[in-house]
Amino acid sequence: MNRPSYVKAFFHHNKVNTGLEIMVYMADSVLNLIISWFIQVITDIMAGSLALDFRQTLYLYGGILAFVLLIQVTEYWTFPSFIQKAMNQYKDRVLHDLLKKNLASFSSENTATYISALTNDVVTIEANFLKQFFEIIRMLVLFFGALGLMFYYHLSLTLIVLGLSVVPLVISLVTANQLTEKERKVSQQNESYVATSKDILNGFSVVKSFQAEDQVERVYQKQNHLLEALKKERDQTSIIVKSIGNLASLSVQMGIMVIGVWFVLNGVGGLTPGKVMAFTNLMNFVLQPISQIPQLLGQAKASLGLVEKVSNYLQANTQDGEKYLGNGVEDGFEINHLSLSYDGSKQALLDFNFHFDIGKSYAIVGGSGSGKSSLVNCLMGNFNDYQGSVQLDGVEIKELSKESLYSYLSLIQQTVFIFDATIVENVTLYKDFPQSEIDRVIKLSGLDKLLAERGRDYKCGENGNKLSGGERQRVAIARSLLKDSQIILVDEATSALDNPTAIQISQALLNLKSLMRVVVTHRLDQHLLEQYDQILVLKDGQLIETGKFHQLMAAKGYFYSLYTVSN
Ligand SMILES: Nc1ncnc2c1ncn2[C@@H]1O[C@H](COP(=O)(O)OP(=O)(O)OP(=O)(O)O)[C@@H](O)[C@H]1O
Repeated sequence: MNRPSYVKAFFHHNKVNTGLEIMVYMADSVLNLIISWFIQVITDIMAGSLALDFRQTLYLYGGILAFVLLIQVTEYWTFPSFIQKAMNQYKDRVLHDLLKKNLASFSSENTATYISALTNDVVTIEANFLKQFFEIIRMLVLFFGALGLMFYYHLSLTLIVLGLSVVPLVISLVTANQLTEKERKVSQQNESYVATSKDILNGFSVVKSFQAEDQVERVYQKQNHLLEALKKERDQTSIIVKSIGNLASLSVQMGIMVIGVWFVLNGVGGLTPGKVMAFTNLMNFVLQPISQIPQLLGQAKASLGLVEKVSNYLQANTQDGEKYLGNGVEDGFEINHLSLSYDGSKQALLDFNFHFDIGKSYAIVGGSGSGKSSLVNCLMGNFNDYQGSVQLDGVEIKELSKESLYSYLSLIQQTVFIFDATIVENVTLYKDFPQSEIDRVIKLSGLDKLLAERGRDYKCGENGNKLSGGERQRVAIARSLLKDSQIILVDEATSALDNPTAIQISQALLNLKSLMRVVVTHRLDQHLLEQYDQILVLKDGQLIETGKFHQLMAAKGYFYSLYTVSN
């Protein structure tokens, strides 16, 4: 997947609209040339150099108006359809590829880039690339057509025009690059602005509870003011570029009029007043593209840069394994000499060896920063650059396709995303399942009481704000059960819950006897810990003790001290 294929997304299945739109713009160019010719005819009739009666002139007038109407009707049908299809296809493609990214690479990236790509950047792309694409074609046709007619009217005057056009061309080339650079800076700053706005909205409760409104306002203002300052600079540059271009074009145009008058008065080269008028008009079509095409190309290039930026982000970290497991996991995870470091110096995991069996329950305990989450992330297949080996049923996890891996695994974390939909829709995530299956998982996860109490149509609120933390966790458990995962990984899912609810949730997980459950826990509750098949004790990334609760307590080692301190 690379930049050209994203650009193709605008035009794919959009060829008829593209073709028709190109024809509309070309016809529009021809229309402009016809009008120049019409000016010549009318002026020469008035000056007595052309013999055409009034009726013939009226026919000409009617014919031109009909042509205008045809162009406008065709544009009404094609242009909005072209834009609609192009934008739909491009945005759909970006989101489709975004959803193909694996969890780890997405988590390591800045989501503001994608928000910006799907909101602000697409507006710029639509205005500066898609719309200008046809405009550039129109100008090119106009340029060559006008030049042809000018040569036809008067060779030497045309050569003088071309000579003088060098001035606006050079100015335009020099200034267009500056504009591209300013546009790039605006887009970059917009990304930071979106990131800041997003953080403020996400962290609203923290800001309020720490009374940090003033500080946050300052951070926001800094980003916002910088963005607006850069936009102002860009707009000013754009006006300077336009003004210089216009001034250069105007002086050339008026100069040519004066020369034209001299040619007519002195009878040079058979120039008529009509031809001078037409010539002056045609000159616009030569000078305008010269001063504007470099700018339009610059803007289009800057927009393609935005397409390239998102395509680079989408391509980053997308490597996926190619192996698939057969029908389900039969054995479990075999971990040998696993070491992992995020920064190349400190080890998050060090020489970790263990076997996780299917159908068994494991508690992972250890102090803060001991490597518990890193271990769960390894089991989720979120790293490719670990040392040693992590195999699921004999297949190295980084060689396993994520699609295959995720079909056996479910991860339950502290934050559970809940849609503003019914409880059942949140459990099924809008997929179809037999009612008996849904009823079974609702009961197993302990959601049946809630459902009976609130009803089937009860909406959970934005981000599940009408459910308690424990209820949200139960939804997550029900989802995993419905997915029929054989392995459930739980990372600190209950740490934000009150004690009785946390114990209920942990118990609900322990009751799922046929699944492999790997539960990271800070809560050292004897009644729960006694039920795990194995407890793994981590310290500084190393697995220092394993065993059942009573064995670890009897050993009076690190676990014993962790347990006694916490109780
Ligand atoms: N994305 C990251 N980049 C750099 N270092 C990281 C990253 N994630 C974790 N670490 C470091 O790796 C070590 C292990 O972290 P990990 O999150 O696995 O510990 P943990 O036992 O889950 O901690 P806690 O109980 O506090 O959540 C820590 O020293 C941590 O600072």
